[in-house]
Amino acid sequence: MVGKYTGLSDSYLSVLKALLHSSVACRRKLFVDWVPASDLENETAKENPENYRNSWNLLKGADAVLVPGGFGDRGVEGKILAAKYARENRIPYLGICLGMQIAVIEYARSILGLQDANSTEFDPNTPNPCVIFMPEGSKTHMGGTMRLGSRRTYFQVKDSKSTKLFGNRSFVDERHRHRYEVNPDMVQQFEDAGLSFTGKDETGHRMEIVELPNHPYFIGVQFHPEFKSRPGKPSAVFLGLIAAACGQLDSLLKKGGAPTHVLSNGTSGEKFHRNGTTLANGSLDGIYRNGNGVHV
Ligand SMILES: NC(=O)CC[C@H](N)C(=O)O
Repeated sequence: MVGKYTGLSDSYLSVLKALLHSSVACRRKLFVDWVPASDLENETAKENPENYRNSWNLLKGADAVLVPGGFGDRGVEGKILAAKYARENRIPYLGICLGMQIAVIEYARSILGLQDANSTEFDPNTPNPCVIFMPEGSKTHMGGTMRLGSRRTYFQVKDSKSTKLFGNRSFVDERHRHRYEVNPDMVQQFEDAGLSFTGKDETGHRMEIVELPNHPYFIGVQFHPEFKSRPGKPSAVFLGLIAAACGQLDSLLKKGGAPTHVLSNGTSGEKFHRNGTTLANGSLDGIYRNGNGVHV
């Protein structure tokens, strides 16, 4: 986990829980290494070579890389380096919200050759704004003007990993919390260079899921899938990340993705594993359904 609030794992509690739900589903023990994003930066190499070395060693030892959401520019360059490392070395990568925007900035710099590409959140005057302030937002009224809450994502590419992971549905509703978005004017340029936008909002202009088809697992989502992940019903993209990290992605995709189909009688079509035990009837009722008080 490459983030800003390392050492303060509560900030990423939902993300940790989502990783755990997916690890249980894959019957693997989860180990999370916290990598402070700014420690990956060249500045740290000069100022604190030991932290720099340790952080890069942690990153290089990881089976998967996750860049979670965030605001503000501290550590952004380190997160970009982490995304670059995962892309180039074919390490499973999941970028959430800012983590998705980071992946897009990295692609613009490394593949489109736009060295100074950035989000206008971090460089308002960048000549290559590949992530921009959403037109409907307000810079003077923060808070409620964010794009918040449940919004719909429509899948665009039939055989993409994300589409399959979400069970080949035509759309999914996920939670949002952001002010910036991928610059719609640059989408064609990205697509021509191999980056696939596999999920978009209802207008088709707002990018929700980005994916590298020729990478074992490289997915960025503008939404926050961690908020809808539950024990026994792991988030599709988290499950994909963990499955990719432990060699189970192919079989997961063949099975038709994440076990998210809850039937009207409260049972799922599949059997679920809890602490290594298979629940007899695959039921999602009882503690899982209501245990956290959130209506799914
Ligand atoms: N929650 C997030 O990661 C937000 C990402 C970015 N800072 C934005 O506002 O769009």
